[in-house]
Amino acid sequence: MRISVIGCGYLGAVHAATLASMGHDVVGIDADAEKVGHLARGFAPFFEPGLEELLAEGRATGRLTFDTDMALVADCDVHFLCVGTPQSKTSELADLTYLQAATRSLAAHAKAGSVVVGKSTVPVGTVLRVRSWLGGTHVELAWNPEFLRQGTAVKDSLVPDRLVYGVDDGDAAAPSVLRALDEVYAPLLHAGVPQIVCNFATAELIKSAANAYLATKLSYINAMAELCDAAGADVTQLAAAMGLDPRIGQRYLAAGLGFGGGCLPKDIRSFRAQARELDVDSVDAWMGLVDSINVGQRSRVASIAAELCGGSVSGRRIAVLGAAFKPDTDDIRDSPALDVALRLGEAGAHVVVTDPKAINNAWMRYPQLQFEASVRATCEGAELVLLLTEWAEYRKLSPDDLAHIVARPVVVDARNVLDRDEWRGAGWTVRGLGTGLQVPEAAVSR
Ligand SMILES: NC(=O)C1=CN([C@@H]2O[C@H](COP(=O)(O)OP(=O)(O)OC[C@H]3O[C@@H](n4cnc5c(N)ncnc54)[C@H](O)[C@@H]3O)[C@@H](O)[C@H]2O)C=CC1
Ligand SMILES: O=C(O)[C@H]1O[C@H](OP(=O)(O)OP(=O)(O)OC[C@H]2O[C@@H](n3ccc(=O)[nH]c3=O)[C@H](O)[C@@H]2O)[C@H](O)[C@@H](O)[C@@H]1O
Repeated sequence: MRISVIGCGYLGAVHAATLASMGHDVVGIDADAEKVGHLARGFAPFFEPGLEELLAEGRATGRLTFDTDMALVADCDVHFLCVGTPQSKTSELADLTYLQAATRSLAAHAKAGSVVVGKSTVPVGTVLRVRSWLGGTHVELAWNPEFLRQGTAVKDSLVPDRLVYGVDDGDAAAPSVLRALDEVYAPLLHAGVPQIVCNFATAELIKSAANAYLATKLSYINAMAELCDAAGADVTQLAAAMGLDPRIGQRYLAAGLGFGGGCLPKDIRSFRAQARELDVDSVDAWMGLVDSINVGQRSRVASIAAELCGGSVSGRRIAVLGAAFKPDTDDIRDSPALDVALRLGEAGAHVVVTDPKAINNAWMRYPQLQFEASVRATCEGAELVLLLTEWAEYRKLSPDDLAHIVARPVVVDARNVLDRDEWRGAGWTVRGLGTGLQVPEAAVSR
């Protein structure tokens, strides 16, 4: 099939590359000429494991091209809308202006009978607005939300947990829309990936509800972490034991600094705003609590840092390990790690940050912070080390080696991933989140 993908960011570039790997002819369209330039030369404009290999393969077979010119979608049978829907700058609502502009521009070129498929995450009711933006164009419409995670986006796209097709059940064209989507995803359906066919509103809500549930699980375990700290219990053991019940499950129960990124935070706020518009107070209140617990984790870590510095971080050298919002990505959108680093910097600390992949993005956005490429340079002379993003290399650090570099061997393991006994054995004071550990008075710097 000939397919276009409009918007080639973290979602669209991966979607385009995986569709080409399934044998389709794909043209990726993006408004950002620099990004398109990278992609067209076979380079990923951001770090995503496995993406560059797929881009190279698509380039070699000639099945994958990228351009800024929307006119190139004219002969495509299916168009995927993958542009951003960030949080509005003035409210909790999703900003749909990119989606509107992309849809209008697509409408001017899409051929009659082609199928426009939305993938961006949108508030319920948006599909009807997209239809109006398409104007009188004789195209069909479907909504096919995406559930991939950054860091494992290629695998998640090639082996998804499910495919959701939102279609207009009252429309006579629905069967042909479903046939088109089945053809796009034929290899996945053949491999047994479950498929859910539903109406537009359900498809939109499935996506929002899934992200809201993940966020709920994370804020729940972080609230338990606070309780564990207050009661002298250990949240990692609590989560492991809870997760052995298959009705609960182990995943998304890692307590710590909480969630960030370009999706969960803005999606729960948008969900909240939708609930308010629809007069569903329970969801409004629920999402508000999930959000405030999550943001509260960031101030908790900043307070713990101050506590370990004797009440104030002012003038203290603090090493921060991690800038990306999670490991295996260079994405710093709403990064909990950078949020904490900025809070400490604003409180007068001399903050030095490192990250295996995200330093460039972070430095361009926050030039007021100091960045170093190596853990060694970051930790040299530090009075406090904060592990804020749990990259594999940070989990494997040698506490013995690091103890010789820092000024004071005190670490806040805000992701609860270090081997506490090993670090304590090497002379470190280790403070986790919800690990119930009391910090010895002697470790507090006055
Ligand atoms: N990043 C992720 O892991 C996932 C994202 N999503 C959803 O997918 C959507 C996109 O997210 P990301 O890829 O992360 O955002 P992004 O910001 O990385 O990418 C969006 C891209 O759209 C382009 N764009 C904006 N306006 C355009 C226009 N008029 N014409 C052509 N291109 C245009 C931008 O230049 C940018 O490259 C959002 O709704 C997000 O919630 C859904 C599942 C996973
Ligand atoms: O809509 C989206 O864009 C995507 O949002 C999330 O994916 P993503 O943001 O890439 O990352 P996650 O792996 O879900 O992690 C989100 C945040 O939660 C944190 N997290 C995750 C798991 C955990 O146990 N504890 C925890 O604090 C991570 O550090 C990270 O900051 C969802 O997992 C995807 O299914 C969804 O498609």
